[in-house]
Amino acid sequence: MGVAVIKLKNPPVNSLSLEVLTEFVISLEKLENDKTFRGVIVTSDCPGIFSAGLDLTEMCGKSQAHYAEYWRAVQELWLRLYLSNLVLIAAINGVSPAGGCLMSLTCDYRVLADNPKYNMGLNETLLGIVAPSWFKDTLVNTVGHRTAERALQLGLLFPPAEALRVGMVDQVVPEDQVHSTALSVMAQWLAVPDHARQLTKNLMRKPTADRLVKQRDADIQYFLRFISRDSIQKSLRVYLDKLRQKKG
Ligand SMILES: CCCCCCC/C=C/C(=O)SCCNC(=O)CCNC(=O)[C@H](O)C(C)(C)COP(=O)(O)OP(=O)(O)OC[C@H]1O[C@@H](n2cnc3c(N)ncnc32)[C@H](O)[C@@H]1OP(=O)(O)O
Repeated sequence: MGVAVIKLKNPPVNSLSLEVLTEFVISLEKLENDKTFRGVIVTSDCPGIFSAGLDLTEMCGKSQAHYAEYWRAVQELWLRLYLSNLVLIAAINGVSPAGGCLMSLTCDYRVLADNPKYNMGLNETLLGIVAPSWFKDTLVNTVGHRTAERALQLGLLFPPAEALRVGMVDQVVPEDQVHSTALSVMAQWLAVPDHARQLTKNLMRKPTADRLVKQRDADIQYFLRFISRDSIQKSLRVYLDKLRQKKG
C-alpha cells in the first residue's frame, strides 16, 4: 500500500544530531517526491529508546555558526514533518523526551508501547532551557492549552497510561504489537482520498507552521542569544555530566 518505514538509528540513544536531522529530511523529501509512497511509519532501531531528543553536544561548547546551522536543521525537520503530505504514524517503541517527543507530535497518529519506562513529554525546563514557541504550539495543538501549560512548566514526562489520558498518544498497545497496530491504523488513514486528507491537514496545521516560516531567521537569532548565555551553557554541561556520571 505504499508505506515506508523510517527507523531512527543513532546509537546509543537516537539523539538528533545535525547528521541525523539532515538525513531524516533527505529521506522524507525522497518519499514525498516518490508517488508510490503515501505513508510513513516513524520508529526506532535503538532498543527502549525512541529518541533522546536534540543532541545536547550540538548545543554545548560550539561556535555561533554551528548553533545557527544546527537550529536551522531542527526547524527544517519540524516543518517537513509537520506539513508532510504523507500520512505519518509514530510507532513509539521507547522513551521520548523533548525533541524525541516533538518528533512524534508532528505525526498524524501516535501508537506507544505499553512499558512503564517509556516516558514522553517536553521536559526542557528540567534542563534549565525553554521549549521554543513552535514546540509549545505543537503540544498545545495535541493536548490542549491547560494540559500543555502544566506539562511544559513542570517538564512532565508522561508514562504510557498518562500519555494516553491527556491525549499525547492515540493508542497504547503491548510492545510486540506496536508495529502491526501502526500498520492497521495506516490502512485506515490511507482509505481516505489523499487530496481531501492533505488539504484538511494543511488547513489544520499551516497557521501554526506559518508562524515559524515567517520568522525563521529571527527564531535562529533568538536561539543563538539564548544558547550562548553562560548560564544556559552551564546548565547544559551540568545536565550532560549528570547523564555521563549515571554509569559511574
Ligand atoms: C530558545 C530555544 C531554547 C533551546 C531549546 C532547546 C530544545 C531542546 C530540546 C531537546 O530535545 S534537549 C534534549 C532533551 N533530552 C533529554 O533530556 C534526554 C536525556 N537522556 C536521557 O534521559 C537518557 O539518556 C535516556 C534517553 C533515558 C537513555 O538512558 P540510558 O540509561 O539508556 O542511556 P544514558 O546512559 O543516559 O546515555 C547514553 C549516552 O548518551 C548520551 N546522551 C543521552 N541523551 C543525550 C542527548 N539528548 N544528547 C546527547 N547525548 C545524549 C549520554 O550522555 C551517554 O553518553 P556517554 O556517557 O556514553 O558518553
